Amino acid sequence: LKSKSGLASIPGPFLASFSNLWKIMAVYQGDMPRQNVKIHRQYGKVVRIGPNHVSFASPEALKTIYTSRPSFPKSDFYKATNPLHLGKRLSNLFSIQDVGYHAKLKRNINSLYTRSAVLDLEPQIDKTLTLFLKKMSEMTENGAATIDMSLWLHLFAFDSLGDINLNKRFGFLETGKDVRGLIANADKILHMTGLYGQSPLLQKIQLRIKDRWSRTKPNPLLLYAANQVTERLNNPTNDPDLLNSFIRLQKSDPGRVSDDEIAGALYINLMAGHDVLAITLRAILYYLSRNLAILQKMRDELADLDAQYPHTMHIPYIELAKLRYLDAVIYEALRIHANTGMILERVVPHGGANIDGYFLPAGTVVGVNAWVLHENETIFGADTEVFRPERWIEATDDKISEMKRFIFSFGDGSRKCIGQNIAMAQASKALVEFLRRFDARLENTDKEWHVHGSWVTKQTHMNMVVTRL
Ligand code: HEM
Repeated sequence: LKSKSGLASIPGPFLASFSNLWKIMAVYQGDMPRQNVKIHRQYGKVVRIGPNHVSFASPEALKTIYTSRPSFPKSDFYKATNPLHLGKRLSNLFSIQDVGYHAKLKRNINSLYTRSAVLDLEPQIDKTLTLFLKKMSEMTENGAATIDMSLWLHLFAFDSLGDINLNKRFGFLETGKDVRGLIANADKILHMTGLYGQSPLLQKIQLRIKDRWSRTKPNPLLLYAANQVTERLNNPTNDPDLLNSFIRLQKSDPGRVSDDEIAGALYINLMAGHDVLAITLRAILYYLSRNLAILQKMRDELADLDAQYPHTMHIPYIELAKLRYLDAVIYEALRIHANTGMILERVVPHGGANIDGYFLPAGTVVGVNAWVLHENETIFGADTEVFRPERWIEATDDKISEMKRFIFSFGDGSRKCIGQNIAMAQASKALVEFLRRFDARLENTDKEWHVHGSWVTKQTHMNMVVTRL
């Protein structure tokens, strides 16, 4: 089949053929996931969403863009994810656009994020979880209490990453508040970066303002991470956290990771992890509360382990990792409510590329939106709009592997989330220990939650009535 050449032949909204306004508006309205799905239903599996931007919907395109060689580098959208530090832009694993440098850094630090490395971090997860459960217990002391779970799951996620990375919480759970406005600041960065990143011109303006601004007002989280590295190097500890794993790695082979790279890694672990982890936890509790038969099935699966381990303890993650229904619930939540709401932009490399019947010149920005892929019924089966964990259990082994292959919540290929094992351990443990002790129901089942769908898909308006079991 002969490919059509150039962007002009690709269908899409008229506005998108000559301006970035379609993208800007969808992100501004916080409606990008729905709009992206809608235009694919309208125009087919390849849609032009901007003068130089193409959105794809097929699993074949996913493979070509994210896993083929030569690699498609990240687009300039990611430029704004390099925060300034001491007057220079400090890149990190997430933001690096240079394919060679990224591959080298990932190879050098990957061993700290494997499944077995995560088991060493489990005591840190338990520590934060104990505090979270204590707070929930206090709030429900006098019977059922209405709790803003959207906020509390975020407070847990962020503090848990503090303990995992730096053996230090931020004080979110202790105070029940967004301490020093760190969450609000991170939300603002995500929102502005997501919005201005839709147009090269807007992004240029944003970067210029940020450059000027950050000379006097540094990024608080990066400054914090960099200070922690310096302090720890000067005053070594035995804390079982990622910072010490990085320092050990550096000592064993000094060329492997620099002090700046460690600070960048800790910063991005904190920054890239808290919002999306909270989004996953919210999605799980929300859908369980709307599907009580599924919640009961989860409790049934847990019953044996619950009896085996007293409530003074947490069930070890190796035991939880064997629970098939728990795994299915988490995957189904990741599928039906993907954490990112936009295409993960990549650039067609030198020589151009053939994707889904079109030849695209080098420099074209391309990508797949998880919300578009996750409603693909050929991959995920019927009723993709329904929360149905059974799809991850009843299918054949081959089908389940295929679905796991195409779930895009953690990204794909060389840029896939390095924190996935950590996130799965945090999510499984938090969910199970919460459900062993509490029941949580949406306060008002007639009302939908509110989802702001831009770069990430944060949910709010999620008051739940929580009761001790
Ligand atoms: C449910 C939780 C999480 C989800 C859904 C998630 C999702 C993602 C996605 C989609 C990407 C790829 C982004 C892109 O291609 O532009 C990514 C990358 C990344 N994530 Fe996560 N993430 C989660 C938790 C975490 C955690 C807990 C950490 C750290 C402890 C983390 C650290 C990172 C880093 C460093 C990258 C960059 C990887 C690279 O470019 O090689 N993430 N994540």
